[in-house]
Amino acid sequence: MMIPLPMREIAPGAVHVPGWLSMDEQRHLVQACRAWATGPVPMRRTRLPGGGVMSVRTVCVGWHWQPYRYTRLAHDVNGRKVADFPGWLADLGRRAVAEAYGGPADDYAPDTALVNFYDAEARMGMHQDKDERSPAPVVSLSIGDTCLFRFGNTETRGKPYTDVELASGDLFVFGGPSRLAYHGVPKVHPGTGDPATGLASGRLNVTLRVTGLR
Ligand SMILES: O=C(O)CCC(=O)C(=O)O
Ligand SMILES: [Fe+2]
Repeated sequence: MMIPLPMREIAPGAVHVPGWLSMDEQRHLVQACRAWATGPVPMRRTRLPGGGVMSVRTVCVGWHWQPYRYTRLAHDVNGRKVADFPGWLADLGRRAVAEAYGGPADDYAPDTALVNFYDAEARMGMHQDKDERSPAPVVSLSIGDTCLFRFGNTETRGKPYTDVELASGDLFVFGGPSRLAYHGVPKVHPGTGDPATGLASGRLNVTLRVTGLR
């Protein structure tokens, strides 16, 4: 018997599925992220064009993101080509979209993943994920410390928004009318993750996206 997971529609097209990843899947993702963090392009804090530096540490898979475009080569890090996007991660993305939207997602073909690591002080300001040319949904997977995730509207960085706690194993999918909604991470709650994931501290977030590039 399949026991349905509780899920909540935060906005049209934006769905939170708590506890979606099993502990084994979380462990596997942590291992994969640890390997990607070491190269070919190492995890680093992204420099912003205005001179600032992001507080999260990021490594990309499939396509490299730097503000505000995708490239195959990490020109702003070491010039190398990022790791290939693995088939198992695309499969996971399809399962995620199918689960969140309650229907098949066989045509969902993510080709980039942004892996973000948050220490206790890291934050992410309100922004839109708008450097992709495809309107396909973004799949977000969280592991480790719980965070406060703020999911807003498509017009402004401010209200109205909904505050959601994203815990280890949670899935969040945003697409359709919410694809370009502003969102951010105002706070991480240190010490709330289970070290059994392989992550002793901090928070890992992996977003799968379709760049629409080739
Ligand atoms: O860490 C999160 O939950 C969100 C990450 C995010 O918005 C992004 O990488 O664009
Ligand atoms: Fe984002």
